Amino acid sequence: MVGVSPKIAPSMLSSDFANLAAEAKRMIDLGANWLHMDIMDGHFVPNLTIGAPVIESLRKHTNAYLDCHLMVTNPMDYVDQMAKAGASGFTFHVEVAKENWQELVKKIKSTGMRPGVALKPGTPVEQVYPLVEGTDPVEMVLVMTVEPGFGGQMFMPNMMDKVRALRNKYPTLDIEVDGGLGPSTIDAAAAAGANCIVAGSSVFGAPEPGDVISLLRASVEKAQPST
Ligand SMILES: O=C(CO)[C@@H](O)[C@H](O)COP(=O)(O)O
Ligand SMILES: [Fe+2]
Repeated sequence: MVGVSPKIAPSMLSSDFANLAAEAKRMIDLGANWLHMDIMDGHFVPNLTIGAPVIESLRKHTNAYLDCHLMVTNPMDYVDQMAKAGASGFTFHVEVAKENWQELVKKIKSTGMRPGVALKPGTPVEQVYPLVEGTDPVEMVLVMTVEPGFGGQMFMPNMMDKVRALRNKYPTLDIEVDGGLGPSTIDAAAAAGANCIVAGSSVFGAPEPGDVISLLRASVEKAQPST
C-alpha cells in the first residue's frame, strides 16, 4: 500500500478536559501521531463538546497535528475560526455538505488546513466518491464506526465493507476509522485497509495507554506491511 502510513489519533473527548494540555502532551509522548478533536454543536449530534476557543488554547501548548472532526450542521461557519485557532485537519460530514462541498473544500484548503470528509453509519459510501475524485479532492475519508455524538460506544464491524471499498478504489488515500476502536477491534479495521485510527476510551481507559497506542500501530503495520 504505497503512500499511506499509520496515524494513531487518541480522541481527546475521553481525556480530562480540565488538564487538556497535559493530556495532549502525554499522548504525544506515548507515541500518538495526531490528536483527534471532536467538535460538536448540539444540533448535528445530541451533545456539545468543544469549539475554536479550546483549540486555540491547546495550540499554545502543542505543535501536534490537531485532527478536527466537525460534527456540526453548518461546517462552513467554522472554517475561518478553526483555521485561526490552529486546527490542522478539518473533517466535515458529507450529510450536511451535499450542496456546497466543492466550495467548502476550496475554502478549507485556502486556509492551509487539510480537508477530510466523514460519513455516518447509515450513509452509503458512494456518497463520498465525488469528493475524493473532484478537482479539489478531500485528503481523508473518516468512516464512522459508531453513531456520532459520544465516546465509549460499540464498534460496528459491518462498516468495514465501506473501508474495504474505499481502500480498493483509492490505494493511497488516508482512511480513518472512528468509534469503538481498541485492541479487540483494530485487526478488523486494519485488515479492511484503515490507516488512521481514532481511539478514545480504549486509550484513556487503559492502565498503560502507551501499550494500546503501540498495539494499534502494530496492527496497521502488520496488515499493510508496505506502508
Ligand atoms: O467522533 C467520535 C464520537 O462521535 C469519536 O471520535 C469518539 O470520541 C471515539 O471514542 P471511542 O469510541 O474511541 O471511545
Ligand atoms: Fe471523532
